[in-house]
Amino acid sequence: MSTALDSSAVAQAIVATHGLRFGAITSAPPSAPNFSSDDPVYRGAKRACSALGFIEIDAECLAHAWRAQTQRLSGFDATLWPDAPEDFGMRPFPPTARDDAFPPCPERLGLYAVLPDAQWVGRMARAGVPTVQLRFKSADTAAVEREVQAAVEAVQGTGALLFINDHWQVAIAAGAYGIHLGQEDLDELSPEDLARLRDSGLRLGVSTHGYAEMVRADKVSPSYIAMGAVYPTTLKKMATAPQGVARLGAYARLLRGYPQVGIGGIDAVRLPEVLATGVGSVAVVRALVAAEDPEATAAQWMAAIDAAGN
Ligand SMILES: Cc1ncc(COP(=O)(O)OP(=O)(O)O)c(N)n1
Ligand SMILES: Cc1ncsc1CCOP(=O)(O)O
Ligand SMILES: [Mg+2]
Repeated sequence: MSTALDSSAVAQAIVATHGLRFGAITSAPPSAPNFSSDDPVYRGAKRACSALGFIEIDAECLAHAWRAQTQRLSGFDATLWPDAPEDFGMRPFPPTARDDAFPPCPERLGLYAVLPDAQWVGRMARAGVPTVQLRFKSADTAAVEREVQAAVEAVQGTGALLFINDHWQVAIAAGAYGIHLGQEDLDELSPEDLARLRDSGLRLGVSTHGYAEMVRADKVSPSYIAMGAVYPTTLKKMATAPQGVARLGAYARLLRGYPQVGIGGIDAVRLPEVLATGVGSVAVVRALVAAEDPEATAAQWMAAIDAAGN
């Protein structure tokens, strides 16, 4: 079916249908930098997705998904933005049914406080925040071990689920609930490390910043997938532009088999539109640690998340 299509018409149709939503330009550029297939749907979609502002690896990933969707449905439909895991080459959902899946965590992790030290972890856990992360950036092994152990002790009796950022071996030794790793952290894991992580029984959360990274994250069948940065953030130097809520919504539909976390620049004003994407969790740093009254702010955010049904 797709061989009868003209790639320019495909590109125009996708941009005309989705341009406004993604807040990008209204007509497709004449060409995209690289094509890996002659398929006209792939080529048209790659041009369109580039025009819509997706970076090269994500435009490539999406273009293949548009082609796969067109083949699966025996026809091109510009209104159907790809969101079927199989069209992205992902293994069948739900990921939890896979033999190699990391242990599950709640589908809705709710307010997720990402915190600089164990004292903050204890403070937010006692305030009733359901999910907390120790993001302690230090190369001092003894200090990391102390802080992780203190964080594990700080959440005891509170019911908060504690993820440790980066320091996965220390987290396993200390008996944390889970670990959070970014793409670069995954790059550093050998197959043996990954097996050890899996065997530990700890949950694994993985950061993503677009389609290609979501496909890559899905290969390890983590317990949750974080998506960001949704908005600009001063907390971390990001390699990619802020994703915005339109993309977050599209990502959330693709990853509906996973617990999902939105992160990056989320504040009280933006919270409702983030929740409207359907993500089950919002992760924040500054909204809590820079708040005048972090406990009261946490209570307001938890109420807003509950009220939205997320
Ligand atoms: C919930 C959550 N999402 C994303 C991140 C970022 O992780 P990473 O990309 O590894 O960057 P660092 O936090 O290690 O600087 C996170 N920590 N938590
Ligand atoms: C750690 C991290 N990873 C992606 S954005 C971010 C920081 C989020 O901080 P803030 O909520 O203050 O923007
Ligand atoms: Mg990291």
